[in-house]
Amino acid sequence: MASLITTKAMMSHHHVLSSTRITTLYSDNSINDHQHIKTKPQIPVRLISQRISGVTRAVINLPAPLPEKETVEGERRCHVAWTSVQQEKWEGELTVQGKIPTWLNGTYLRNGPGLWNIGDHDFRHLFDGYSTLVKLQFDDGRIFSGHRLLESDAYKAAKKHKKLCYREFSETPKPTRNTFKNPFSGIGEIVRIFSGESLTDNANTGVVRLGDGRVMCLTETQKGSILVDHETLETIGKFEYDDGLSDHMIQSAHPIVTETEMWTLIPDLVKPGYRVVRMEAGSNKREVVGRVKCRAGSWGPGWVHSFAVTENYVVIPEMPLRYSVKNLLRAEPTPLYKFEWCPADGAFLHVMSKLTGEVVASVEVPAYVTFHFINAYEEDENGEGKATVIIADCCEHNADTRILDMLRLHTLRSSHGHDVLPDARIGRFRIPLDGRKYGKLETAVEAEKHGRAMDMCSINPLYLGLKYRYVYACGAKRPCNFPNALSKVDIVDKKVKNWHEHGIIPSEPFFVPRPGATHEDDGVVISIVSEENGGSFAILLDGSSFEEIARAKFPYGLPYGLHGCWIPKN
Ligand SMILES: CC1=C(/C=C/C(C)=C/C=C/C(C)=C/C=C/C=C(C)/C=C/C=O)C(C)(C)CCC1
Ligand SMILES: [Fe+2]
Repeated sequence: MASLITTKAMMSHHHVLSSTRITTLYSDNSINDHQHIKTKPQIPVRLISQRISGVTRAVINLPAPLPEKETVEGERRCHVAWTSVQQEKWEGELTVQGKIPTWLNGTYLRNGPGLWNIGDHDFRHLFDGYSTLVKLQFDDGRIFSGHRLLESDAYKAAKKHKKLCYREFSETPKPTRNTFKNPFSGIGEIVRIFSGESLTDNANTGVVRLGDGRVMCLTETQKGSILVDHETLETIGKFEYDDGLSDHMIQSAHPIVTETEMWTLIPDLVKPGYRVVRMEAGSNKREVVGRVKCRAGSWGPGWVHSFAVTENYVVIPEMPLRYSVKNLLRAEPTPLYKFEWCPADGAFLHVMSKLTGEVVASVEVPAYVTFHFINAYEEDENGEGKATVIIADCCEHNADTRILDMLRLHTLRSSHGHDVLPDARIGRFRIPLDGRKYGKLETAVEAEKHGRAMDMCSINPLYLGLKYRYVYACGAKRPCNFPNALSKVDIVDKKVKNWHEHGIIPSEPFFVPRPGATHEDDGVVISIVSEENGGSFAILLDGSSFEEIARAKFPYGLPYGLHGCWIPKN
């Protein structure tokens, strides 16, 4: 270990990574075998070491690393949010400024793409990156933290062969020489796509704690359902579904999970529609509750990244942004990647009874683009004890698909500070349950109040499927090319509180309710923030005042991440 440590007089402190632990060497030559990071006034230390190609390289306290092969000047100084993690894993204690509430004991786990290059190949899109887990373990006012790359088959193969081996969101492995020679290889590739064989299991999108305590990382391929240990961040293995439903290789990336069950959607690319499935806590077997046939039958099903539930119903979106079999087969991405935009064929929402699987409403609505549903609930407008309408709220991109291409890494890296982020809002759907053909889509709160950005949302989980009031999400302080603020939106009084600091990129604000709370916003909001100067920190805001309670700086810069979950301490 000692031989790996590079010593330079002017270094403030150094970290060296081995395959099992990290050592920190301080300028006073004290060595810290982490569980504890010694806190000193921190010069943002950019970099620790790299063990990605199998060789540990100690690279210490250099300026921000240059993304390989990128030539645009702006990209060379790109924000740490869009810079690959420089080491496979790290663990240590963070120094807390402020006071962590004594009731906050448990682990916040965040998933997201954190490594966007393999060998000499740079990925194109934010969603292509290999899954990187970050934990914040709150223990009696202290925070023990760490990150680790998920050992998916896609990542392991890429590391071994130093090249992309599976189809990612926008990236396709280069054909081998044999493939060029073989006239039937095209057919073979179609089979490999439709059997799911060539698709990635890079579960980089979300992470959930199932009712039985197992912790699962997810993406939109079913094989990308992977169990992890939330303490060590080790990959346990594939979540093996035991139900014969895995032939349909795609799933929603956002199952809805409670202590007793999990709901999700399985799109059908062949006979366009969605299976609505439910899995009991403790089981690996999903049961099909019902099936919805797409209304625009001549196309692939609408893309379902997420969906919503109420107490009694599942709300199934059928967006005009549809899966395209043609684009799935292409090697080079189209501007809409695996999807196509078909507004002329209508936009729809379907409502299924959780109990019977019956589709009780199917309405046409104005065109929309959403990735994230916020919440939904039933409303009894006539006070007759029967729901007459369903309200479903989502982060809606004004039916504008440009957001997908905005999330290309080149754009994110080269347009920091430019006001190029397309507008978004909280879209509120009203779905009548009386057989009417049309639903409504309104703006819930004037979008200017949250800087016309709106995505990566959470609510108090105790209000899932119920009438609720507060949305926590990423908003913006313009000018920006990406949501750069945290916003608390009161959708009843239509007021917004924003939290922002210059140059930051915060990830999804995650709400944790205080045990025993009687107010919806009594709790804390956790986010991990990437800074313009190459650093990063965890921030805790009060759920009610939306004021900072505490922050804890990482000794290096973490990239942007997507979704998280909370695992209470036993
Ligand atoms: C790998 C394949 C696919 C993968 C799809 C994936 C990984 C989809 C991930 C979607 C995510 C992370 C959406 C997040 C949206 C966030 C937004 C809009 C934030 C905005 C900020 O303002 C398929 C495409 C399923 C095809 C097969 C192969
Ligand atoms: Fe998502």
